[in-house]
Amino acid sequence: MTTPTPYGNESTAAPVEPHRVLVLNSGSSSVKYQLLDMRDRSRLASGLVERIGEETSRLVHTPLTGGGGGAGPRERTGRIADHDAALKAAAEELAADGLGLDSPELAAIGHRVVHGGLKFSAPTVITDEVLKEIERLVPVAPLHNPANITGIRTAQALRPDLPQVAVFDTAFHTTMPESAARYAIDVETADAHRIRRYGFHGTSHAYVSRKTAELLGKAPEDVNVIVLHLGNGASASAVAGGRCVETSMGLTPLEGLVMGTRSGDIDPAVVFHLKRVAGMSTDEVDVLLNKRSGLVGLCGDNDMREIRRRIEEGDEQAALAFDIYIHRLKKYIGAYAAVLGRVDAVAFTAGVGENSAPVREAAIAGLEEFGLAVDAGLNAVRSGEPRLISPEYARVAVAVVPTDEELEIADQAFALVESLRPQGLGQVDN
Ligand SMILES: Nc1ncnc2c1ncn2[C@@H]1O[C@H](COP(=O)(O)OP(=O)(O)O)[C@@H](O)[C@H]1O
Ligand SMILES: CC(=O)OP(=O)(O)O
Ligand SMILES: [Mg+2]
Repeated sequence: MTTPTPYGNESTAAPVEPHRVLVLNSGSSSVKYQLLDMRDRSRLASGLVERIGEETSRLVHTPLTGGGGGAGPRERTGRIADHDAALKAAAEELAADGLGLDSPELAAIGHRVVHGGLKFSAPTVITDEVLKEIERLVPVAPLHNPANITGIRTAQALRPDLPQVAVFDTAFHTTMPESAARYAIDVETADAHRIRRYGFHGTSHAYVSRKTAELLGKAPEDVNVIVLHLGNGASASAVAGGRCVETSMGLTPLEGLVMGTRSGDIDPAVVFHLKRVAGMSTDEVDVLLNKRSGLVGLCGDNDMREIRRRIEEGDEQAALAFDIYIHRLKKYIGAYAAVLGRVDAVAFTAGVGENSAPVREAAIAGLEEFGLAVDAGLNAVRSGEPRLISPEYARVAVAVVPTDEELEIADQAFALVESLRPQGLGQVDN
């Protein structure tokens, strides 16, 4: 006969090592979150809080393999005032599935941090010092870093005992050579103000370039890839043998491709002109270029589905916006082919890159001389798996490779806390 303990049968069971990671991706007006079980890298739950700060905020929480798995998404609508409230609402949803943040199974919280400057080239446990550095970088990532900071502070308040890990968008790009990272401006001024090209979406570029090598059946060291991350924010990168050598975003996520609401490249003299001649303030120019430009500025819509629908109906403004978007993309593909010398693959990823066959077709059209082509049948296939869309004869592979920033952040955060565990981490001073 066994004697019951106050803890039921738990005294005989081996203690469960913490194995879950919560990933937070806080954007300017949204929070995406995922809870993962790192024993098999499965997703236990995911969610999205959008339109934070508006009357019409919406939280969609989806329980997956564990907890309330299979029950389907749950939705809450109504004002969620700020990122702090958003994260607390997400924590309540997780708790309702038996996946609360108070669980001893939670090993870490991984945070996407957009701007890490030059200091952070690897995932980092967040200390007061680290948080100060992220705060110092707010002026160069005004849409993103403040939200990341709120996410970190709220998560720290919910679980002060847990390692909070920052995974930086800029980290993957720290390998760029100076010739690509420096602007051709006065060196002293640039150095005094740390003005250089940092690049963003690095977690996605790293993940997708690796997955592309895998799709080709090669080691990352052996392939040169151009990655086109086309979401609301969009960027291209040139990855040579697994290392980033060039990317289209710069000091801030404004440079480069045409985006949903951002202009991408313009002559910097446009800014002087808008101030001197159009009488706009610096803040007004900032809002114009970051929020009222790109596709939305060109045609009033930033969703590529809507733009394609309008084009089908003969809308010329939408057609021109599409052409400008594609023209810029093509210029970058050509430029990065020149930077790399040899291109093994071009990989499309993120919301537009993964879903818009017309964008992929138009971006590659006319590039046959570069060894690039798209097979219409393969391009039309809809799938969540990495896949080739180039015909067999093409010298360069063209691929659709779904990104997974959350999985990459979870992997990096978990690897870091695991590596620190033997040294007794698990309690972090904040
Ligand atoms: N089925 C689709 N067809 C074309 N474009 C799509 C489709 N689904 C999503 N998109 C595009 O993807 C964008 C969002 O991409 P995503 O990578 O989720 O962006 P972000 O992470 O920056 O919010 C949408 O604004 C829309 O333009
Ligand atoms: C850095 C950046 O542009 O991020 P997002 O695409 O999430 O806005
Ligand atoms: Mg994104």
